[in-house]
Amino acid sequence: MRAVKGLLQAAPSLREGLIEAVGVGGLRTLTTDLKASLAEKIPAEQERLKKLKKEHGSKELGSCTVEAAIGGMRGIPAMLWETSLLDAEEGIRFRGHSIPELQEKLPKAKEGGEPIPEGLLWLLMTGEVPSSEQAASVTEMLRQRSKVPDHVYRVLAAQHPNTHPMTQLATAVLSLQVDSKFAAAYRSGMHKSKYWDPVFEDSMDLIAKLPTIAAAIYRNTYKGGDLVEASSSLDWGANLAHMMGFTDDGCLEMMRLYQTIHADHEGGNVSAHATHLVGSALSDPYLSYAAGMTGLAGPLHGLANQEVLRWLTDVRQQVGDDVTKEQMREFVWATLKSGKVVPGFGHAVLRKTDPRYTCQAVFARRHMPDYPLYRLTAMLYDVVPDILKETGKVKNPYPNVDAHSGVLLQYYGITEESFYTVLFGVSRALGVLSQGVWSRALGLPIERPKSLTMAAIEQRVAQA
Ligand SMILES: CC(=O)SCCNC(=O)CCNC(=O)[C@H](O)C(C)(C)COP(=O)(O)OP(=O)(O)OC[C@H]1O[C@@H](n2cnc3c(N)ncnc32)[C@H](O)[C@@H]1OP(=O)(O)O
Ligand SMILES: O=C([O-])CC(=O)C(=O)O
Repeated sequence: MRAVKGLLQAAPSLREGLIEAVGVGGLRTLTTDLKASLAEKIPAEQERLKKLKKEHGSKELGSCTVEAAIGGMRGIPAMLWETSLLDAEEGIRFRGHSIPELQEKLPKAKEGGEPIPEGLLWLLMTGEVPSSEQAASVTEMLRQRSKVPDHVYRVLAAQHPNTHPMTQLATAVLSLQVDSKFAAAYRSGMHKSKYWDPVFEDSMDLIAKLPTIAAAIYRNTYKGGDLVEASSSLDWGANLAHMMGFTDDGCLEMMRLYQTIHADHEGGNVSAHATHLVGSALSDPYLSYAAGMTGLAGPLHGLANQEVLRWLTDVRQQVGDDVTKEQMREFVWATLKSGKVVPGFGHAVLRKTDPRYTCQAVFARRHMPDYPLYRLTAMLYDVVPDILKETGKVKNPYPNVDAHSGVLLQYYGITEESFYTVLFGVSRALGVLSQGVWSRALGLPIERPKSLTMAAIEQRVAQA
């Protein structure tokens, strides 16, 4: 009913060609214009939020214990995030859809293949699974915005040769900020009810350019600066692999899947929260996404995929590919005893195996069943959880997304692990920037939780 009302209220220019009767009384958005489809959804969601606040604003969603305040705010439901929701046992759902469901429902580049991330972008933005035509129109829209200005290449070329690829990514994104449409609109006094529009424009411009930027970082850092042009016949995710210099069909499919599953993980993770927090000060999408990327670059978060590969390389160097389970156990214990974490295992919120791990393991079983690194990773699954349980303190002993992504990348020849987090970051843009558009459309305020000193906590506890 809400959708029907929203459609009837849509501006005549948007309404034309927008709807089609589907089955008995059902309506489906037909436009292939992502922005028009989004614009049509915003008024009803604004009303929904207003009603929620008015009718239930004083109700409690949870409490904050001393442990939570000093323990990274774990478990405090204190943030609005529309694009995805995590269940500790089941894992992530993007707008209500699990990863296997997305693999089934989202448009593909070829029959039986993996979803294209453009379809996921449509879903994250609008809440609707797109048709193939709608996803294709996103591909085209991003292609038209994909040209990276020359000064960004100059900024990248001027980096110290040892600059980590994630630092290069954040720097390149910041150098694009000069073109922010939101910053310009704000400066010229735009009414706040319209903010979402230039934020959408900036977000699409940035998402469109990220594969070219990431590929330039890759080619500069590892291939002597020999850049590869985009292909006009490839979609956004596959073009990233292509511009990095990889054309194998399996690699293109892997990249589409990789770019789809890393996109969003609700709002509290470091990269999403950092983007959201900085965006809440009305910093534009370039500034806020760059903040998210500097958080993703931490080894307990997105850099863990690099760390996993380095750790596995150590195992192989010390023990070889024919490592036994006993040798592997010894290696894991040695890691723990030296005061380090086992990368790729554990999670701040999940309490079961990450479905993004499972999805990549299924891909590996299908495409590379005899690959030694895949077999080693599969063995880790048998060995590590029991050891982490034995420590008695690790809340989730199972693997996360980062435990498996390096296997797929190595198999297709992307061997430079210090680049892996950049691939994660490109995908993460889809989620955090989609939410950024909604945050401005919903008029969310500046974020500012209360902090306390130890003395203040002691005082409150004593009074209680
Ligand atoms: C995309 C992502 O960001 S997914 C996560 C990627 N990060 C990694 O894979 C790094 C390895 N994992 C970890 O460090 C942690 O599991 C995190 C950072 C992901 C989550 O941290 P927390 O929420 O604090 O986990 P948890 O509550 O289980 O921690 C309890 C204790 O177990 C330890 N622990 C948790 N996971 C591990 C692990 N994989 N190896 C060794 N110790 C671990 C913690 O360091 C902590 O120790 P401490 O009490 O001595 O400080
Ligand atoms: O949710 C988290 O805390 C970390 C994570 O897996 C992600 O951001 O993808």
